[in-house]
Amino acid sequence: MPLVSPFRTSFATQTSRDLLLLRVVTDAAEGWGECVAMAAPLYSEEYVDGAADALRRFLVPALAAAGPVPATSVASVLAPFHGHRMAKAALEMGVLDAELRAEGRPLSRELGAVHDRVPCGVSVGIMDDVGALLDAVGGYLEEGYVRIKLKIEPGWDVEPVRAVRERFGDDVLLQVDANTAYTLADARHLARLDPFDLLLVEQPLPEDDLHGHADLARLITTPVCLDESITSARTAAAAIRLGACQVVNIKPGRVGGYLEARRIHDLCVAHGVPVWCGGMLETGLGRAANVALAALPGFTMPGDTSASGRYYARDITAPFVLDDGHLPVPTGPGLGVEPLAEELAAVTTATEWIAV
Ligand SMILES: O=C(O)CCC(=O)C1=CC=C[C@@H](O)[C@@H]1C(=O)O
Repeated sequence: MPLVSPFRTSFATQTSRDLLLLRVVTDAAEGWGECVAMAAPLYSEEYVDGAADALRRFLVPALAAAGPVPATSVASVLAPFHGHRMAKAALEMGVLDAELRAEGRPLSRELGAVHDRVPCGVSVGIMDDVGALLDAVGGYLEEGYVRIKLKIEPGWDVEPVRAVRERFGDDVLLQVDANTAYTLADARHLARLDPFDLLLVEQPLPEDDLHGHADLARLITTPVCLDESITSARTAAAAIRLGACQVVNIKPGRVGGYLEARRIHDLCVAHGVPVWCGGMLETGLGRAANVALAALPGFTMPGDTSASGRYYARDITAPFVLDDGHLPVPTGPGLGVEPLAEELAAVTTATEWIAV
């Protein structure tokens, strides 16, 4: 799916989104899963074709062999296969959606949502110059986004943050995301972000460097948030215990599914750690599920649950549209949204049935 504008991070520039959707057909209903892996293994080790291969060769056959399995058992059936969390998450999401649709229950209620709409932030990519960045941020604030996340990398950090603060003031909720672009040796430089009263700095160091993040958290006053490092409730518990993060970004795909995401939410609530819902440029399918998750009580910070139009001129579902800086939590059974046949057909490049 073409993006409305290029999205540049510290690891890549994306101009389109290569997506893997999973349609789960059971005797009782159909469900949709969206795999958040990217085309290339640059955000994490997973990538779309790898996820498709894992699903086709291992995950779907294992699930089918286990017989009719409730969504709550999908993760344990797939557990013998190491990694591939984004592929597993897509499969669990599809099974969960089918199950909830058959029972007429919305995902939000199943997960424990307490809100009927969620406040929305927006992720702003690295730009060619500060002028372009200020134009982009100004446009998003005008649209109503309640929080701005700036992508940063060495050479594009303190100055863009300073410029945004100077132009738009101290009241704007502002945070930055490095996608692992720094090392602990950059601690003194990262401390230069402290005067700007940021909500957080997200994933400054490599994903396997929990101790480094714990050290960094002692050297800077900006709260440290982890994204890539948090792959499960277990790693979240370790990160919290080590003092490696004061905030957690929960992305269901990254942690193996919405049920594990809820476990991480519960763990963080128990430890007084605020969480917010990350995004992976989802279509309306994944966006619907993310909005349902973001309506849980521990999601006390606005997430990257932006409107469909942030990335796509045409979504494959009815688009999510910002209303007063918020998105509505879908109320229909399962995800509460469905692909529009024509839109889906227009962007489909390949289809494969895995008969079991
Ligand atoms: O709006 C969204 O979906 C979030 C976009 C975003 O910031 C990201 C999506 C995918 C990978 C990364 O580049 C980045 C992130 O780390 O959150």
